[in-house]
Amino acid sequence: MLIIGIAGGTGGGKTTVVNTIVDELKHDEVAVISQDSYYRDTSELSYEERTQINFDHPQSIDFDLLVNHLKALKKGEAIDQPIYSFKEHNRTGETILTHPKKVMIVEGILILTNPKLRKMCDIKIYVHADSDERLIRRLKRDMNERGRDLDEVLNRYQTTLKPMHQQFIEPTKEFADIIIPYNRYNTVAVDIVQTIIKEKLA
Ligand SMILES: Nc1ncnc2c1ncn2[C@@H]1O[C@H](COP(=O)(O)OP(=O)(O)O)[C@@H](O)[C@H]1O
Ligand SMILES: O=c1ccn([C@@H]2O[C@H](COP(=O)(O)O)[C@@H](O)[C@H]2O)c(=O)[nH]1
Repeated sequence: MLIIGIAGGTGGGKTTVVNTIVDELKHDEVAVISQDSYYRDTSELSYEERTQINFDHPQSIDFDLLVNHLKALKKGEAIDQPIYSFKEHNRTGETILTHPKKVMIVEGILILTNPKLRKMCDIKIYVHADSDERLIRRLKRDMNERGRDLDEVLNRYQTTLKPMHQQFIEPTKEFADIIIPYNRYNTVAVDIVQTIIKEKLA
């Protein structure tokens, strides 16, 4: 099994890069584990209380469960990946059965902050885009797809997103084997990653 970790700031283009890689591989060769699925269950809190959580801090993620799930997949076992709702800021209570595949992609803003997870990744990738570009993309996406308004996104950006990015996410660039500049759609870099994966699979 080849484990590929893809990190980078919110709005950087991780999901877009992952989708492009997955599209090129056969369905039975690849599966994706999203860090978002491993936000801690906070059902004991009200919706209002959940909106106050700092979702850009490493402690918001249940890394123990994520690492255990990856270990199980490596042993050939299927896992129940939790499903997360950004609209509710919580797990839905449902899971998706995820089978081990030759290529497992783990993607999320904080995945390279965790030493155990870093150790498990065969290839570590950081998708980089400038912060103004990321903020614009995040604004559009969160308003169109995640039920947020302008004030919510900008307030979260100033209070948690930007400081957490500077403190925890950006520094993980140094752990990356490959840094993909993604201010524009970088098909050349993604092609190179696809070639590396195909060579490893051959
Ligand atoms: N290079 C790009 N140029 C313009 N828009 C992009 C680019 N990459 C991604 N996007 C858009 O920006 C938004 C955030 O991208 P996404 O891949 O979800 O980022 P991430 O997973 O890193 O948060 C999405 O709506 C996506 O379609
Ligand atoms: O309940 C939640 C959980 C997370 N977020 C924000 O999502 C991004 C991470 O997702 P990307 O797809 O990588 O952008 C993170 O910056 C959190 O602030 C949220 O808004 N609500």
